[in-house]
Amino acid sequence: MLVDVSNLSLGYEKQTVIHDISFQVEENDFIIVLGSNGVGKSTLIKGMLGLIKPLGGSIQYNTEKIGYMPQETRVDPNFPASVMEVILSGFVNKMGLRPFHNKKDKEKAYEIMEILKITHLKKKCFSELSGGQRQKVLLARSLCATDKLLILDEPSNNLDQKSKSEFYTILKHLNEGHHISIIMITHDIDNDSLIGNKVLALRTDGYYFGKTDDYMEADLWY
Ligand SMILES: Nc1ncnc2c1ncn2[C@@H]1O[C@H](COP(=O)(O)OP(=O)(O)OP(=O)(O)O)[C@@H](O)[C@H]1O
Repeated sequence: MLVDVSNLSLGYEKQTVIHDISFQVEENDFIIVLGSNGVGKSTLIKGMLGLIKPLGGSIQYNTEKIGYMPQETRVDPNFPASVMEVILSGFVNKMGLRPFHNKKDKEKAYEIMEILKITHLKKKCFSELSGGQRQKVLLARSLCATDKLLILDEPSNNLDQKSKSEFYTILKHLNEGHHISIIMITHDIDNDSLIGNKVLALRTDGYYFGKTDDYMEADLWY
């Protein structure tokens, strides 16, 4: 097991948002986190990343290698970083006192770019890319931190249908071909987005956690 979330409650000074939820992330899991706006999806991720302290319960990790891809933020058109630079910035936490990226980081960045088929973009300026290309570069950046567990916050927001399905195909490949476990938040509740083997559906009055097939069969749309 990679992560064991047990009786977890999370929230803020005046409000408990997540009430007593338990779920496990196993190796090779691809968990889709669903729920309407404001139900607490981002709060859950903040809790899992250790950015807010649990009000109750616990989260136990059996890996330190967690890659995180945040919700898309507006990109400053004047930000002059190349694709390669943006990807390499994913290694910053691992650099310690080294002032420059070493050969190993660069080789790994190339390897990731090959997997995501974005090597041809490496010298392009990040701010000039299309939305779909940007998401792939940010995914590549988060992969610098992990080959075990990726957490993605609404990665398909603002993508057109074609870029979205291309992005989902890449995630499936990372999960099935490279054995990276994935937790993906989405608020698209169409069938297309239920691409993982499990669903965690949050509601204000409860939650569902289990196999995607069971979720769909039981018509448990949250
Ligand atoms: N920093 C904060 N301080 C206080 N309350 C917060 C904070 N961040 C979020 N909340 C509240 O917690 C609740 C859950 O918010 P959260 O962002 O986790 O929901 P969400 O499901 O991710 O929503 P969305 O789909 O809109 O991103 C909301 O009522 C929100 O107002």
